[in-house]
Amino acid sequence: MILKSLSLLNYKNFDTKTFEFDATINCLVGNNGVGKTNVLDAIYHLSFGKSYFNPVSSQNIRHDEDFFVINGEYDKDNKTENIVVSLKKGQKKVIKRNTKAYDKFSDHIGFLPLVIISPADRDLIIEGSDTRRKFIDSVISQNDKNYLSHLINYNKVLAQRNSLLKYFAANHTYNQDTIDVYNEQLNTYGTEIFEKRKAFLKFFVPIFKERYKAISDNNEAIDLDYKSHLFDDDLNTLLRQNINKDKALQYTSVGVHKDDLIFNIDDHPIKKFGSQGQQKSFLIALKLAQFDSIKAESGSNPILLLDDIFDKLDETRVAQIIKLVDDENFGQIFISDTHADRTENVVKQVHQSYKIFKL
Ligand SMILES: Nc1ncnc2c1ncn2[C@@H]1O[C@H](COP(=O)(O)OP(=O)(O)OP(=O)(O)O)[C@@H](O)[C@H]1O
Repeated sequence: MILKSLSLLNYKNFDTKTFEFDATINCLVGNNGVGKTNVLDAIYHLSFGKSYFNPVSSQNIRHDEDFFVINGEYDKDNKTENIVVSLKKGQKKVIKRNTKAYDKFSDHIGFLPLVIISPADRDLIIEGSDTRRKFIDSVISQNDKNYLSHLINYNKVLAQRNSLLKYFAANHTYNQDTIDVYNEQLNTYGTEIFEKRKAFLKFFVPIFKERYKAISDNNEAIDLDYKSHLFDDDLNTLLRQNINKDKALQYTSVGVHKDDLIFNIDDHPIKKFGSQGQQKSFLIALKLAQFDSIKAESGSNPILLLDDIFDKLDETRVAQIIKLVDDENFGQIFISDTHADRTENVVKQVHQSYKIFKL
């Protein structure tokens, strides 16, 4: 799959801008703040229907304008696919594939597989568990449509159960039968999600460890553990056991919405005990393992976005990463960097064909 061209209209700092991309490596170079990351984010938008960097969609519209349009032309399985993501202030975002709008954005997820490696990934280590759940959900969802639909259903029922708990508290009332209906549904969707996360990590963790070993000089033991209430008991039982607590808190305190991934280095949390270098290698290994897992499932390389990668790695390591993608069914890579010479030096060591865009 190749992104052949991209045009932007009122997207972040761009008014109108068009790019014709190379099928292999594309380097976006220029000074700080010229919009290199914004171009990568526009490409991310075409795969996921949202920004990787700014969750408030309307803030991605260029200042003083009232809409943006991102238009991407892809070559996928020898067919041209046109994807358009647009947003007008005060309206819902629209994603169109070949002029037809999607009813559900979730139908689009996984159609254009993509992995991004960015300095913003450090949130995975420093932020709360929801960031790590979003990561694992996004990795599995790109490969598995059912997973995403279970997740959407689970979150819907969870919101309904939480509203009901609030209603009970406000009205000093309670109805076990209605709670039981929600418990049953949460149990069904939650168990599916738990089983899929468990199975996925069994496959993912060894790849991740191998990737870490390849990019780090040291021999420290790293680990990624899955933490879930569902290891203790089935969700129905847990929900029943915790109902008094939930009534007091007015929200659901157990379930897969509380799952977490524990990142350890030599048996200690990497957040507190990992050096800067170890943390960076850990995050890159996670993303490369994501790349490998998508490739293993789909049989082709996802698009790889390397944002400010030289901030994380020296030139030899960056070249190594690009080589990983440079195989018989080459994946397209987009690199952003402030130093045109450095990028070109690395890229030309690895591949003959590439394109440099000076912003
Ligand atoms: N909604 C918006 N409207 C106009 N400009 C915006 C908007 N959102 C972001 N920007 C501008 O985009 C620029 C940042 O772009 P970006 O992060 O892509 O830069 P960059 O080239 O990657 O820089 P660096 O090398 O520092 O990472 C900033 O100047 C910022 O003000």
